[in-house]
Amino acid sequence: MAARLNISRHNTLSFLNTSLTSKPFFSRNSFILSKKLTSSPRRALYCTSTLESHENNDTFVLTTPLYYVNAPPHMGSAYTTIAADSIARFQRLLGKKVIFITGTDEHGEKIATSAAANGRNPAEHCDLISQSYRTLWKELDIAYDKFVRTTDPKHEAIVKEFYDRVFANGDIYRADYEGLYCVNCEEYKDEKELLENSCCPVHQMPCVARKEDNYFFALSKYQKPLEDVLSQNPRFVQPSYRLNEVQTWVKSGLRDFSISRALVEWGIPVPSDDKQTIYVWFDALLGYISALTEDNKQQNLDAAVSLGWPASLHLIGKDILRFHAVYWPAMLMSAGLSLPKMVFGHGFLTKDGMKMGKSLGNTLEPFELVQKFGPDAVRYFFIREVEFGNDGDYSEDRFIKIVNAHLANTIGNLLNRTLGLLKKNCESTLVVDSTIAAEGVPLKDTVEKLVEKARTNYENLSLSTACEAVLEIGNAGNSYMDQRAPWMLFKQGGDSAEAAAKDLVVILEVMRIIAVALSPIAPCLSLKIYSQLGFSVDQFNSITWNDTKWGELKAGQVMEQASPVFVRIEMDAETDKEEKKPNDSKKKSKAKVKVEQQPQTLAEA
Ligand SMILES: Nc1ncnc2c1ncn2[C@@H]1O[C@H](COP(=O)(O)OP(=O)(O)OP(=O)(O)O)[C@@H](O)[C@H]1O
Ligand SMILES: [Zn+2]
Repeated sequence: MAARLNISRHNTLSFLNTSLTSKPFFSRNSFILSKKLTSSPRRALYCTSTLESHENNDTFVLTTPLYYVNAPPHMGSAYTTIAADSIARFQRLLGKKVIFITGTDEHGEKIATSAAANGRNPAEHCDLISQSYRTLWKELDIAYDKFVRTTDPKHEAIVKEFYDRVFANGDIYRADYEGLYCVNCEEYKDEKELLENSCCPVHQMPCVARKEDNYFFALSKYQKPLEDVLSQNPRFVQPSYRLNEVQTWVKSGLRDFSISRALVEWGIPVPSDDKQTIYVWFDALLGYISALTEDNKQQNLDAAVSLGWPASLHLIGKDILRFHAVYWPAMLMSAGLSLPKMVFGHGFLTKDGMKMGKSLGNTLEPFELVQKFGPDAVRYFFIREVEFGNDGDYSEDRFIKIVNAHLANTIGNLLNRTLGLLKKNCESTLVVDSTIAAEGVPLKDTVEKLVEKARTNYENLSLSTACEAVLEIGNAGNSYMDQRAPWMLFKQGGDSAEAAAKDLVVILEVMRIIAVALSPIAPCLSLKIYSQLGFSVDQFNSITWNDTKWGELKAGQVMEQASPVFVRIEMDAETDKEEKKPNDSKKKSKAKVKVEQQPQTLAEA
């Protein structure tokens, strides 16, 4: 079907401002803003500095997408949120004041349809589904600071105020629109981006032809400013290959987009026309700002902005890159607000090569995963296994293999063995300061280098490589244990036994550093390690990245009784056999958690 994409302006409307370039850009702040079209974009306004240059600023504001409540969360929604939480925890370790924003996007056609299909009114439906996101975040140890709902009246007030500003700036006009619409994307599509039979490439469903009389945002006016932002701030969109994508879109020519819907009742009414509602994306993006408002305080745009805007980082999936890297910056410029510093578009968790998503229904159930394997395993696996930015596929076999090898063996077993030897030979007490124990020990330098590698990679959002660096510390600790064989040295007695006691201090200090460096990804596991090393919960809660420095463990510190910090997952042999029966189409999980103490080697026992 040939799609016609056609915008025809209603020129008779009195508010229409067609001479876009000749009028002041924005009346309230015209001195700064009127310069935007005549000179090159001002850095102060368009500043999109890198995460590094933001380091001096002691506030770090990051956001996940506001998830659409057409269905409960799945592993894809959890993936972005886990990554965001890991970044937030890392930034807190650096001593930043972090505002970590997440929430739910609750307006639009798809929500109304989904509520009706479930026999609920939209408000009830939103309450229920929004709550399921909060519950999952709790289960996954997500420590967000703000949870925003776009049906909250304070959000609505801010959307209206923002709309009025953009309108006052002459960037909103009314026109007819005709095109192909994907209800699942809630977006009109260009025919050239669609698959055969006008199918949406993300949702694999045909788009429908629609014609509407809508309000439009004059995106085309921001063509040059956006091109400048992208070329002058190459880290505005990350990873770099996504920047290329965005630059290609922008270069191909920006077209105004409709920001209201005449046919959708479940939305925020257009301020000047209650027969239309504001387009769900125009509304939802503003959740990043309305989230900053404080209850019981004056709630307007300027007040919200003063509490933390611009965001340091929008973490999103690549499916919604265009909204965040093209529409959103243009909307912000129109309203005279600063741009976020970085938009990072990560890849998809896929199933059979297709994006896992609510609309396709091919999702992986995160509640089930977390109940079975615990939050640390789930968080660790997805961060470690999927290179941040690229797509990644899930398989249970791989999941079990990775978390067992890394968390149970490399980390858990090393701690367990060392504490076992310390109990047997030193009454669970450290005989010497860790700084003294490490004199002349090259492992200390290795650990310091790996800690630095982890830090740089966390900072650059290379989360998988940061995990890898922490694991390398664990591997180095294991090699040290094997080379030194302290259990043999204890048997020899005298100076050898003394050296062995020092070796255990060295390894436990390594474990402590691992706990700090891994705490953004596996906070619960890190706390368990810290506790077994004889620290209190309060002490753990006040750690900073500085605590990755060698030397915190002191002589006389008494260790706790060893118990597995990560319980090995075993394949259930019976279920495994069942699994292999032909015609057994209902695949069940084969894994069970085996609660057993990690074995020491015979020689150590
Ligand atoms: N398969 C996935 N892999 C990685 N992230 C995902 C995945 N699915 C969703 N997300 C995250 O959720 C965001 C989209 O949120 P949304 O609530 O629209 O979920 P969705 O499942 O993609 O919905 P739908 O299938 O209806 O398009 C993405 O930008 C990304 O942050
Ligand atoms: Zn779609």
